[in-house]
Amino acid sequence: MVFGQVVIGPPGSGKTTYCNGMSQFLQLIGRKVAIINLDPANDSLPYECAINIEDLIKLSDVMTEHSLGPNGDHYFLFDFPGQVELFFLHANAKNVITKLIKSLNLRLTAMHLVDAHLCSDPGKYVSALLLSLSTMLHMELPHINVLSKIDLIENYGKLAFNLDFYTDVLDLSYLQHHLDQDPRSAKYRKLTKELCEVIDNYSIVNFTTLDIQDKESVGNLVKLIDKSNGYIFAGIEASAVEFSKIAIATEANLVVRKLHSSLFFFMPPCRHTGGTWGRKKGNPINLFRSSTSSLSNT
Ligand SMILES: Nc1nc2c(ncn2[C@@H]2O[C@H](COP(=O)(O)OP(=O)(O)OP(=O)(O)O)[C@@H](O)[C@H]2O)c(=O)[nH]1
Repeated sequence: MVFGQVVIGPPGSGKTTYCNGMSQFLQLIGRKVAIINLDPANDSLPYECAINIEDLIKLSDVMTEHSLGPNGDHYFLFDFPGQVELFFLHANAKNVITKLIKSLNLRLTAMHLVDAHLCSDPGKYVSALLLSLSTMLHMELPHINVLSKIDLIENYGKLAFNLDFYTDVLDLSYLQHHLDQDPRSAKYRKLTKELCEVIDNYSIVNFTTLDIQDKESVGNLVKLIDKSNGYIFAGIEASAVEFSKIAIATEANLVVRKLHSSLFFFMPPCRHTGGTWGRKKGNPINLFRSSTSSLSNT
């Protein structure tokens, strides 16, 4: 069995950045990651990908050449284009994913990224809910909706409700009330009400939050993904190895050094190290790289 994620979401929601940060994180905890870029418009990739659609060669050829696939025991991250109709309407992307799942015995989770700034406007938030619901129903995969770039949420002004309201998709009638205050939304009142009822009736949409530069945030998300696609069950031994990699050492001081340098996601953010990785914009992955090398140097 091979595990992985299908990373989808509207343009600019952070898919490529997510694949970059997530792959660094997973490699640090000992998983062999292969990123598959399926977005032909991704002209400046921040990550090294195992397979790039731009090369226009068959997936099977690449897998043979690089010994990827089930026997290589890699973890796959599929970076898709941002055309949302591919994931809630058209059958093509789903057909490709289904074929890959069958032929490679994949266990995939759909990671649906939505920019958190949509919470700052009730109308946009309703659209994000509808998009998420339609995508969940269409994709038929284990699915996690993510409010990405949560670190920027405060830049868009005070939210009308607590963040929990948006992540847990609480009583949408409050949202309608809020929309009613805006004269521009008045003529859509009935439509909004009906749409909110559809979302309420399904009751399957919720969100988790992500700041791709925050190691704790990424670590929590990995735990959710591992539960959703069964990695934790198939990989119990592997997980034990992943965790023990960080803890096992013959000398006590080595253990302490390794813990400080790499065991970040079990611990609350540490004040003197800042508790985040790669805070510097444009360089979100280097801290993982340096952590890995500090591990191997010890
Ligand atoms: N502050 C912050 N910025 C982020 C985060 N994730 C992504 N970004 C920024 O958002 C912008 C868009 O990110 P991309 O990863 O290119 O988004 P994408 O979904 O792959 O975009 P398309 O390929 O156009 O669909 C970039 O400038 C990223 O640096 C985040 O968690 N926090």
